[in-house]
Amino acid sequence: MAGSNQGGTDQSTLEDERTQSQTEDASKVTQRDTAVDNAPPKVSEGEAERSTQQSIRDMLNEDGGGSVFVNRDLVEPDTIIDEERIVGRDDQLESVVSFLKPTLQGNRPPNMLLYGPAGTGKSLIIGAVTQQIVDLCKSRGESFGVVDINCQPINTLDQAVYELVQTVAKDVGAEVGVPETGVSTKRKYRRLYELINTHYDSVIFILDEIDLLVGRRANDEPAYSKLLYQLSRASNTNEIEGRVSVAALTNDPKFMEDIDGRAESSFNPRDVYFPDYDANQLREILQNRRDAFRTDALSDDVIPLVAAFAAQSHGDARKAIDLFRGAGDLADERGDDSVEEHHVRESQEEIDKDRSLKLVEGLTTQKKISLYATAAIAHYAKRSGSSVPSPVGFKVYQWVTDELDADQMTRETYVKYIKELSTYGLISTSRKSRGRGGGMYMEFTFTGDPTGIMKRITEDTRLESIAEQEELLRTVVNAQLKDFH
Ligand SMILES: Nc1ncnc2c1ncn2[C@@H]1O[C@H](COP(=O)(O)OP(=O)(O)OP(=O)(O)O)[C@@H](O)[C@H]1O
Repeated sequence: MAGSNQGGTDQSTLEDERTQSQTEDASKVTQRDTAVDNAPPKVSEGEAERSTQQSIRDMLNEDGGGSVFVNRDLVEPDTIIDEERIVGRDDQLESVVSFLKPTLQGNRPPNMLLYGPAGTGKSLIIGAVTQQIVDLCKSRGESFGVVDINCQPINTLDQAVYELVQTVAKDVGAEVGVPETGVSTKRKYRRLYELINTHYDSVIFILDEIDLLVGRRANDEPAYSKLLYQLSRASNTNEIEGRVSVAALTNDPKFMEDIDGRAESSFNPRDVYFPDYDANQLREILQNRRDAFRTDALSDDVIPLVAAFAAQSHGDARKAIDLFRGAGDLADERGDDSVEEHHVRESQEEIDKDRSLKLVEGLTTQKKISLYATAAIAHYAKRSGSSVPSPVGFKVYQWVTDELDADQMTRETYVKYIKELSTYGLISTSRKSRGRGGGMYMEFTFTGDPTGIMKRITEDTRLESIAEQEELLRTVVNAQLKDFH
């Protein structure tokens, strides 16, 4: 940052000054040295403390005073914003309000499925409405529990139930009361219901990214199906005494097609669709948060450019806000007074580079193994950058799971996982024919560099041992490819 050494704290500057003052004539002594020489021999403790405080304040002002932000929180992804800042979601807001209103009238609200692409306000809207209900209930002396979990990092039903217990325990300030492992899922459910019955009059479960709670075993009913079944019937079975509603959030428009019939009929949700935003709506969302920045710190073309970039990537408001903040951070890092178009462009380049690797980190172990096997084929194939036929991908996936002694999914699940990654732009997929009578298969092509992806996956301690098998893996890949072609 420009001028960050102006406080004279730089060691070499101090030493230079000292040498200078020693060699110079007394009459030329700098004012600063004079002040030091004339300082009283003893400083009281209180004075010393005050002067330390002052110099800390000076340093803080020096570093923070030049920021382009005045309220950076407003452009943080998890900040819950005021209702006035919400743009273009009137219909969804109205639907969610009308579905949840019965809670306030002592009736049971319906379950809900909020679906639409990433960053279209699903969490925002359900969060804003439930927060209002919590406040209203509190003012009437009732307790409305909002139990909100993200299913993406959770692998099994058991872990999901434990996460729910932990979330409630934290919210009400109680002991978790069950160990994470070594007890049955049933016991965890019991503890969950016990906590809810003790502390809440009514409750809503918000299950974000529900479609990613698949579970470990390919042939089992998916974990999300079992969880939805259990939670949505918990009030019918009197396991939860108060009113219960379940809101499932997903990016997958076909989610309900994969759900088990029993779960479907007990969950039976009201749908709320969240379409992606166009550039105008994104611009308005950003305008409504421009007070995150100093009034004179945003050049006019910044908001339209950020909105245009985000509109290209499926109209995702989270991406727009991240880029807005990133451009401001870059201006700050460089000590620039204002955010300009070039900060936005450079920031977008960084985000593009980072995006796929960050995504990889958050995947479940099975998805990482599937992706690793697929990336290894693109990486080790004799012609680098080759496409990966799904039958070969599955064979290599099986080899990797054997090496790691991990569970093995079916070929359908493997293909499903890889196709899912294509929705994030990591991989592109196409259907191929093997010629007359040969059937169809999927072909996967990496949009970026598969090597970086492999490296990031083996940073996961559960998978790091596979990196030691490089030569063997190369041989397996090429043998499988040869077999296939
Ligand atoms: N209509 C809107 N007005 C203002 N801000 C919005 C709007 N929609 C989304 N945002 C902001 O964009 C970010 C992402 O929104 P949110 O988390 O609600 O998306 P989502 O649909 O739940 O995404 P995902 O499917 O990835 O979980 C949040 O910071 C949110 O405040």
